[in-house]
Amino acid sequence: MRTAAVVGTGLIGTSIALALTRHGVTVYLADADVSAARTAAALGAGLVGGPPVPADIAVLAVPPARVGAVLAEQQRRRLARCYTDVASVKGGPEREVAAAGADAAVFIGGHPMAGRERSGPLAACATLFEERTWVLSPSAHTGRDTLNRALELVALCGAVPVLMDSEAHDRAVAVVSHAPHVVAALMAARLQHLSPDAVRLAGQGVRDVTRIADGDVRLWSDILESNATAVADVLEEVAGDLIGTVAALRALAGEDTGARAGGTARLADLLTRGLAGRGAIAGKHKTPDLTCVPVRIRIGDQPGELARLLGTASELGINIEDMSIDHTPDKPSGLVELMVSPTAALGMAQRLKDCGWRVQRVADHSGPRTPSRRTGTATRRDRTGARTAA
Ligand SMILES: NC(=O)c1ccc[n+]([C@@H]2O[C@H](COP(=O)([O-])OP(=O)(O)OC[C@H]3O[C@@H](n4cnc5c(N)ncnc54)[C@H](O)[C@@H]3O)[C@@H](O)[C@H]2O)c1
Ligand SMILES: O=C(O)C(=O)C[C@]1(C(=O)O)C=C[C@@H](O)C=C1
Repeated sequence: MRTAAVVGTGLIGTSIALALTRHGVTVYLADADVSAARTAAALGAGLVGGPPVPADIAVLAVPPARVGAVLAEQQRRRLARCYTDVASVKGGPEREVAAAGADAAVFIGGHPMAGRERSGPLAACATLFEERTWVLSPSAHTGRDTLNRALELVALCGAVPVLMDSEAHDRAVAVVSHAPHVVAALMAARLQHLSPDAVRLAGQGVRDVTRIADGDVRLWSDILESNATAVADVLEEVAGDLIGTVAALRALAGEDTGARAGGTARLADLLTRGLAGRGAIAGKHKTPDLTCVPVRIRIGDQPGELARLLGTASELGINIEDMSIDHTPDKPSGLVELMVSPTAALGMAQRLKDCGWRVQRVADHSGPRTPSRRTGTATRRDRTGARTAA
């Protein structure tokens, strides 16, 4: 791939453009808001304006409801030889492409399963898609050359392609992305009118559960509207569980011994199912990893402390499976959690201690293995408390 065009230079479009320019692709940038395109260009994402001849591929990184119309318009302008989008919903855009009279043979739907709760080019990051899943949804009309170009795009962004039809995609993301967003918003909404004293108690748990509720309201309204039925189906099941959980808690608060026992069993069942669900997604976005345990190290707030810790771990030959940092703004220290194999944890903790690191006590996991609940992306928390890729 030598040239690409990106229409919509917000978070996702600019992140793609940055990844492509790093691989020597010349990227042409356009946005309905010209200042967004200029900002992206200033970040090194490419050149503002259209290509002199049709680009090898155009990426439409606009809201889901805009994809069909933007595709038809850009095809009229002969922006590129083939086109893909990145919208979080695939069925609606696929239908709109047909309705807008666009050439569906040179279009393939796409959806990188990576993002952030922030919008706009300034939130972009060239490595956003590395090792993340990127769904490609060829329609019955999509040509082979278009599919191959899209596969090349995904590879240049460092992502892992998954082919899935639009309907299956929309049902899957309803569970793994869209309903979770609604649940995060519902929970975050509970915090709105809390007293300052109560809010001050908000720790990492509620921050983790509500982070995505920071997403752009217009974009998420569009996403939820475009996948309304599938999201409603998931939330109906969640609502059933919620009603059952409330009943269990009411029973536990009452006097009836039999009802209390039922409540306990129902709660335990919910928590156990939650654990099993977490286990299904654990581990580096690829294979389930149920065997890691955490080693926690408190580090100072000086610049370079994290790099120094990782340097020590590397010198000691420690294999880190995953990592996170809990860094509350304005606190003089952060808590780093390194996920390692259970058999390595104790020895590693001791060796880090010997090197002067403040390691928290580690349980002895060298016996029979117990599944860990704590895995996921390597993330760090910046000074605003937001999680970012480490
Ligand atoms: N935010 C995420 O985490 C995430 C992750 C994966 C995919 N997506 C999808 O990516 C797409 C873009 O989302 P984002 O987070 O980058 O949003 P964003 O708001 O950061 O960027 C969208 C950009 O599109 C521009 N735009 C809107 N209509 C346009 C039009 N008609 N022509 C040209 N430009 C137009 C806007 O001015 C804006 O700069 C959406 O379809 C979204 O569903 C988002
Ligand atoms: O990490 C986040 O902030 C996201 O919400 C990213 C996320 C997701 O749900 O995983 C959000 C919407 C997208 O369409 C794809 C990715």
